[in-house]
Amino acid sequence: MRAFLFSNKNPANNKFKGFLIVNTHVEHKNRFLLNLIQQKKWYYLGSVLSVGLASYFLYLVPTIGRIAIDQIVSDSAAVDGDLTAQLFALFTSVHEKPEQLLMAGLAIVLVTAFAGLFMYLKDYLAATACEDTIQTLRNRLFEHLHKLDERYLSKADSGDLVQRCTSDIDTLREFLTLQVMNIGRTVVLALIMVPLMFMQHVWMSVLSLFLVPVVIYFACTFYVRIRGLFQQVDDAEGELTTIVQENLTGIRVVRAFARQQHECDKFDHYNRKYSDLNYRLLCMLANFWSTADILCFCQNAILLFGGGWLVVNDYVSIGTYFAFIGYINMLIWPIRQLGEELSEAGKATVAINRIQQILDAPEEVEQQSLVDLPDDFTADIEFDSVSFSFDQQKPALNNVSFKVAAGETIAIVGPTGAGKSTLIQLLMRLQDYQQGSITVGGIELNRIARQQIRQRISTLLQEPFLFSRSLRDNIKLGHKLATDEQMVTAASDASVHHTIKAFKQGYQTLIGERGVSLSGGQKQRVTLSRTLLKKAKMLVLDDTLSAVDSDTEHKIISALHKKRGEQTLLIITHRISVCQQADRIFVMQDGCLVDSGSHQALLSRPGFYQQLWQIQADQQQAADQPNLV
Ligand SMILES: Nc1ncnc2c1ncn2[C@@H]1O[C@H](COP(=O)(O)OP(=O)(O)OP(=O)(O)O)[C@@H](O)[C@H]1O
Repeated sequence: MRAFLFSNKNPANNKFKGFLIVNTHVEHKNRFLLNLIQQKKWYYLGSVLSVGLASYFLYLVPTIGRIAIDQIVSDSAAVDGDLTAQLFALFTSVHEKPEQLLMAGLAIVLVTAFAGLFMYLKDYLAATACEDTIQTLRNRLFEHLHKLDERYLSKADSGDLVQRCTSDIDTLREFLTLQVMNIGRTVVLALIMVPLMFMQHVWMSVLSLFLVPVVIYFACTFYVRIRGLFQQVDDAEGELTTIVQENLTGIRVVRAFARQQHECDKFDHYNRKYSDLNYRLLCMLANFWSTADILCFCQNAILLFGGGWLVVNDYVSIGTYFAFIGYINMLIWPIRQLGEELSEAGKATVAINRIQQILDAPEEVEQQSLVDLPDDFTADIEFDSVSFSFDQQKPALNNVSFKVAAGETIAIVGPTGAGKSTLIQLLMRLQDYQQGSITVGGIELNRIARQQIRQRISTLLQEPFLFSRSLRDNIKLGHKLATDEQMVTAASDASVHHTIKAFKQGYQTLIGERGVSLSGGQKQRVTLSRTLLKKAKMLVLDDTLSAVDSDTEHKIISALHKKRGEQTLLIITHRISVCQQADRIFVMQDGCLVDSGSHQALLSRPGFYQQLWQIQADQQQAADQPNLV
């Protein structure tokens, strides 16, 4: 099992408090699966009761056979026990033997029908309880995924997560519907039949059950041995799923770098590992089945030989001999199956652990005393000596302080890795700042609920993501109740309306997973429409115009500036043309805010901004020069 959980070492201000909250949460969720099953306990109990009744009726089948052979056909044995006496009295209520045998036959049909009825009831109750349990678990997992802490998500392996949420859940479902029920049925069957067998004949019972402890021991030790292997097989499957998923997502990157063969070789390596582990597992299972079969047939042979000897020497009647052969065949095969059920249960315990690990992963924690940020809040922002580190080694932000007035447009520039996106992550409360203070509308940010601050800020993150739905659905994700006119206005402001209109189905055009049928720039503009449609008092764009040409960029920025003063606008960019239109520009380097001011002010002093301007001016000049070739 890969180390999936990360340690929760967080030197935040509320370190100890946060730790307690997270751990109480984990404890709560540890019981989640158990609670879920407990909620359906009456169904499961009903199921066990049904299987008990069914077992009792099944027990009656050989018993009736015994009465028919000993008392009706042979007249040889005395009637023993209340039950057999009552059954015998029932069959002999008619005088002729053929009629008595007919009644015994009908009784067998009747008790088998009852056994079948209770078996059906058992399956019905178990299936209802299990499907409800699994459905609730799936919903809970999905909800939990959406609430997971950003630090967990950034380290999580999505292929493995998908496997845990799909095939591990299926394994758990099979466990609850099949294995738990079959194991329960075998145990109940044994608990009912074994005492009744001993009550009938001690030595025949001993002979019948002679090898049963060996079969049970063998099945249980096998289960323990195979559990680790099941886990390895599951992990290998997870690795394989991850490779397939990554390759599908990044197939163009692989092609662009002509790395197909490398990826195929890598896949082959993991595929081989998975197959080898599966092969080992199948060999172990084959060993188990053949040995278990031999043990079961030996048990039958012991009863045939020993019981036959007792019959020949008149210690036991033929009817009892017949009945015990029936009992042991009813009992030994489910016990032999116990091995399979237990090994499948082994798989399920691995799956339960893997699901539990997700459920135990920390969710985003809120402070106890939250303050409401009203709809009409003043959209100003203040960072005061804010520091933040992802890994407690190198700070991603170091002592950053600035003020942004409501309605101001700020461009943020800086080399890659300077901490620009981290700034936005803190503002969106995707990460919690560890030192200093951030206020929005005069309220300390960590006292505003995450959900609320994310509703108040309209953000477009660096990676444009589109769902495999229509363009309309993708854009309206920003504001579900928006009218079509509002949607078109947002798309026009993002300079993508004409592109969409050119599609045959316009806004109804379906886009493939991650919008593969759109170009990078088109995707950026569709996601920008979605962000603009949200109409929040703060708009944050994280390097979102990098894939659009400068003409389109100019149109988009002009559209944004039409609302100048209405919205606080933060734009992370690498383009001087965007900075020129901002009220102020922040220059970030190595996690610090190293300079700020207007375009003219920053140009007048040496530094990163001046260099950036110089490089882009040279590039522009080179592009404007006529081609001399
Ligand atoms: N999830 C993360 N876990 C650990 N370190 C991270 C994480 N995200 C970013 N970092 C690190 O934090 C630092 C700042 O990253 P950030 O993404 O804020 O830079 P940036 O200025 O936005 O860069 P770019 O212009 O390339 O997007 C970098 O050193 C980066 O490696």
